[in-house]
Amino acid sequence: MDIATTAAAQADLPAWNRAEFEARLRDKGRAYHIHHPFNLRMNAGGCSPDELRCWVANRFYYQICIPRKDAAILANMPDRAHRRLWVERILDHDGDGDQAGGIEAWTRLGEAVGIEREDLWSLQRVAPAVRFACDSYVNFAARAPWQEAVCSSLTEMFAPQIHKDRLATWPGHYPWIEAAGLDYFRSRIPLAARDVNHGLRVTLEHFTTRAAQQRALDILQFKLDILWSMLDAIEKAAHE
Ligand SMILES: O=C(O)c1cc(C(=O)O)c2c(n1)C(=O)C(=O)c1cc(C(=O)O)[nH]c1-2
Repeated sequence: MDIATTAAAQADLPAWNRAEFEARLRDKGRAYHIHHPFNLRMNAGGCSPDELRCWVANRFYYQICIPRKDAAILANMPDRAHRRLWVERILDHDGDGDQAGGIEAWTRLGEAVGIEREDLWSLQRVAPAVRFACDSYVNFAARAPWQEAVCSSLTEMFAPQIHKDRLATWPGHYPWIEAAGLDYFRSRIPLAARDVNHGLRVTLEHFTTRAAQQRALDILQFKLDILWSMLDAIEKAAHE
């Protein structure tokens, strides 16, 4: 069946109810990068210090792109109530007042694995494919209708588990990493849950026909593919 035929066929089907639609979104977790071979090896203690440094330095580019993509979404949000919630995401990463923020916490993680701040911030260790993947997320967020961009953030539904896995496994496997370096992961667990509350509410309210719900699932898959291809690129870069 071609795409037009598939869309037409879907348009005839009844919309899923909210619980069914949410279950289908959550089922996408099966394609989360938590299952990527590099992530599995990292949490099983199979990465060398250089491989961990490669992951941290490349993921830094994702970290600095997140508040830029959130600012792009904010600019497209016509509703003040949504903006008041969304702006928190930018402050979480950039910091606010006494809160140093996620980018700073990631910089500490970098130092804990042996990457100097200037080295990390220079972005010289970032692989081209990681840049392309992260840039495509920022570009999508800037150009898509804001509800679609919100939907693309829903991979955060699956993020608390990946952070918990690192907190549970890294201290045993990588005792040379100073414990405070892992604070970023700890900090994200409650913040991701808060983000998902809002993101899921927007998505469940906006995508109400079967065709629209299928579009939401496709958007979530696009974001899952970004995260997966980042790890593909990191895995390759770690061996060069
Ligand atoms: O460590 C991870 O595997 C991971 C994944 C994701 C994600 O699922 O996009 C995020 C984060 N971490 C994260 O720390 C974070 O702040 C974050 C924000 C977003 C987003 O799409 O707005 N994803 C993620």
